Amino acid sequence: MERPGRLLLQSELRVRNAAYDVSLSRSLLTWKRRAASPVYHPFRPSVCHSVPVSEIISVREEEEENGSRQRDDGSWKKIREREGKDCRQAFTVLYVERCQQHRWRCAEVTFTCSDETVCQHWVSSIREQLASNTSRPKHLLVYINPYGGKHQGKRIYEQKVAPLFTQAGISTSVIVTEYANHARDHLKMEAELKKFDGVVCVGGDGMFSEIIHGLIWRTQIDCGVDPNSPEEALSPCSLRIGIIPAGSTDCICFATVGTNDPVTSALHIIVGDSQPLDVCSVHHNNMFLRYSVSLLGYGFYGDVLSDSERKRWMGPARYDFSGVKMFLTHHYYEGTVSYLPARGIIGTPRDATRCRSGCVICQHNGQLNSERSEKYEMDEASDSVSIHPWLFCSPESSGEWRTIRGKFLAINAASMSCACPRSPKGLSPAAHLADGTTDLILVRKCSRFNFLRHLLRHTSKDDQFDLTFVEVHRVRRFRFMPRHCQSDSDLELDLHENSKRQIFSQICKDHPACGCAPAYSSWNCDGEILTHTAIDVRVHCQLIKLFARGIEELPVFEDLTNPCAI
Ligand SMILES: CCCCCCCCCCCCC/C=C/[C@@H](O)[C@H](CO)NC(=O)CCCCCCCCCCCCCCC
Ligand SMILES: Nc1ncnc2c1ncn2[C@@H]1O[C@H](COP(=O)(O)OP(=O)(O)OP(=O)(O)O)[C@@H](O)[C@H]1O
Ligand SMILES: [Ca+2]
Repeated sequence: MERPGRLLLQSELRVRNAAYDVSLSRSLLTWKRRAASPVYHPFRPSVCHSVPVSEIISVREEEEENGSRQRDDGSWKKIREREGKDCRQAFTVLYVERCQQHRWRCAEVTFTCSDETVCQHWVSSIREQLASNTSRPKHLLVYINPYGGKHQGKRIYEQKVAPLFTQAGISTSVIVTEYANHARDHLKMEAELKKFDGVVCVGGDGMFSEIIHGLIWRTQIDCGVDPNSPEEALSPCSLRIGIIPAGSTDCICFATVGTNDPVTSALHIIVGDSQPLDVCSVHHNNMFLRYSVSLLGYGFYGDVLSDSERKRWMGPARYDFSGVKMFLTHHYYEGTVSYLPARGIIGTPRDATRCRSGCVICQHNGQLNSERSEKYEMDEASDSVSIHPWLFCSPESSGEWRTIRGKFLAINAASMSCACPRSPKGLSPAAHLADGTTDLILVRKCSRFNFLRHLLRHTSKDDQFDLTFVEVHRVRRFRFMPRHCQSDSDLELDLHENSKRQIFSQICKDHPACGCAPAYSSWNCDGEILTHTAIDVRVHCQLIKLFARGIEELPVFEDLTNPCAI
């Protein structure tokens, strides 16, 4: 919490019939009960409160009429009897209150005073402070997917979010989508973006994906950048995006806010939070396919998604159904993964530290050198990987590409933790939201029992990477080539690397003609199925920004900078 700084206002006001010393600085609103007993009393309600001005939602004057007071919004409130007879003027401050599990709520406190001028002075001073905060949005473009998740998007927005936006003085232009990609195409071609301070999507990860595709595309066109080229440095989007969760997984909201709660998200939008986010571009043969911010998954997660799309009628439960089915099916896939390890970074995918609000690693775009990162790079270099000649073609290959061939149950790239209610720590718990890297997780062919051990560890404290058949690399770019797409010369290379006898017995055992394993899976790209399997993925550091602040660390000790604690 910030230090109070120079006081702008200080008065004696009343809260629920008790006298309080109330003060306002540029950073804090504080109210402290007067003449409180110096003796500590465990059951006495807290006598000192302090709210950062940045977390005040709004202030409203309570107007007195016939013994009752009328609110600015027209609703009536009987407060006269509750307050002292002399207290004729009142104003109410609405502010953010933290609840359990990273949830935010809108709390309010009503101050009364005998002098009308004092009251008005307080209201105008607080309003001035709020208006001077330029990071708060005033006009928002809202897209609602009425069919996401449990089909509650419209109701959630109208009942829980719109009233808060109105209270905070935010005007909105609302579009309820009529078909898939409506929001994307509207953003690409029609939306008058200059009129807005941000875009809000009400829906799940698929709806968010539509929004970023529209916004990133539009930004590149406006900036004269070719969005199709895999080598272009993309221009960052200036408009922030807010996510009101109303989907089935809500992983992007969960991993950036810590909860998938619509009111919490609305409050992060109102206070004007900003959280940059990495975006991966996915190409096939130099042709743009899609962007990804959370999970790119081939094998298990690709198959779960393909299977679950046919069961949309089941709602969010379709993922669990298809998850169990694909676990039992136990398909594995052959292919070549090559990657460009992230160099000169602090942080590894096996760190115990987590990307949290104000993350230092993300503030430096992941570009901090440390002994630890050097050590990790050395460990990486000693891994048993080969370097493939066709991969030395990129302008980024100042570091060297590494190649791994094998049989995989899953190939996952997590650009963020992918924390969600199914796995509160996520697919890659130490991944960063905005460090310019993605964590490439390779789960090699193993028994069902071992794969179950790996999956189960997503739901416990145990390390899901601490298994012989799982490896994880922090990378800036990677490519995947399924075996059936490899050129003849590549396949010949396989023959040289292994003894002929081994290879032929293997082909006979694994070939699709034998009916025991399909040749290829498909990629799950943030919940959408990609049309190609051979892909080239590149991370674009901090390409977009959200109305979020990252997951807040839960307070452990009393904050000594809090004026109430001094
Ligand atoms: C035994 C319990 C193990 C639980 C393991 C849970 C790990 C869950 C990890 C979830 C990671 C989600 C990543 C987010 C991806 C989003 O961009 C995307 C779009 O919304 N969602 C999905 O693709 C939706 C993907 C949904 C995946 C659900 C997978 C469910 C696996 C269930 C396996 C059960 C085995 C039971 C054996 C008896
Ligand atoms: N009006 C509409 N009619 C049909 N589909 C739509 C409409 N608007 C958006 N969509 C599409 O619906 C798909 C799913 O939406 P959404 O992401 O909101 O929910 P979900 O799939 O249940 O949740 P999650 O992506 O979190 O798993 C998106 O891919 C989006 O393109
Ligand atoms: Ca990242």
